[in-house]
Amino acid sequence: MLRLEGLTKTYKTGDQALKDIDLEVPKGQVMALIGPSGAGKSTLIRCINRLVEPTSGKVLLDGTDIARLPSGPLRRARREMGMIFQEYALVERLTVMENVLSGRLGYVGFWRSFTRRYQQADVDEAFRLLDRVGLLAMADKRADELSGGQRQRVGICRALIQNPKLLLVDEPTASLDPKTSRQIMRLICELCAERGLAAIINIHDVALAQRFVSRVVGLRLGEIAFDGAPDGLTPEVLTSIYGEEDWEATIEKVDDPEEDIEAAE
Ligand SMILES: Nc1ncnc2c1ncn2[C@@H]1O[C@H](COP(=O)(O)OP(=O)(O)OP(=O)(O)O)[C@@H](O)[C@H]1O
Repeated sequence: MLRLEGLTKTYKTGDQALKDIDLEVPKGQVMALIGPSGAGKSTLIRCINRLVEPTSGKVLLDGTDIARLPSGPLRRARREMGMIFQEYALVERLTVMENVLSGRLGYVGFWRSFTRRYQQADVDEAFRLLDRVGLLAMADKRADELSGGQRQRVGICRALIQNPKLLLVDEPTASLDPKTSRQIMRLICELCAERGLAAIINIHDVALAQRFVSRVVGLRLGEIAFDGAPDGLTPEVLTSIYGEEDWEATIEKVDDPEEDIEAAE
């Protein structure tokens, strides 16, 4: 579904953020991207939808090389890739419903997008999505009246209403408390499973990644240092990605019985 071939990004400053990355993500797979600050995680996610221009290499989405598309076809290709941001990127003065519907802007013509007139089918789908994430009663509230977890749920609905094949998720829980972080990760993974959606989730919290996804890719200095199942993240592997730290404490968090009770709720 998504294949990166020799993906390289060197910023104008000379920083080599990605070095010859080869990576394949099949349909429906949710993958966590971990690694220390500056490893290249955000750059990798942003090269896929070309918010950052790759220096060289291919970004193949169902065989189409996104890296080579001119602006018109790129705009169409971006519909296939929903993005979820750390800081939610909502329009604060608009309602929850309007924020969700803005995810359809890539589909509507200029005039409809200018006047923000949406088709009834889009409005119906927005209500369905808000219901699914538990925000139906909030549809008419302004975005700035919501909590962080509620904002992220709106961000998730806005990405999903695009009807994408792939979700690019950049630190979805970095601004949230631990319990809300788990709820949001669980929601993203459940929605991907329900819709057969692939996702790449850039995440700092290793324990959270281990808990929810079946594949973890570890980046270090712009290169893949680990690619495998979460239980392969031994203290030695984590040290090879992050450097020396007391990993036992981090890994133990996964087995916290209190969290298991919460997961069963
Ligand atoms: N706009 C930019 N201009 C120049 N260098 C950049 C730019 N953005 C990122 N870099 C550099 O590229 C490298 C990778 O950065 P990137 O933000 O992708 O890492 P990251 O793993 O997402 O880090 P973090 O977890 O802190 O967000 C770093 O050395 C960073 O300084």
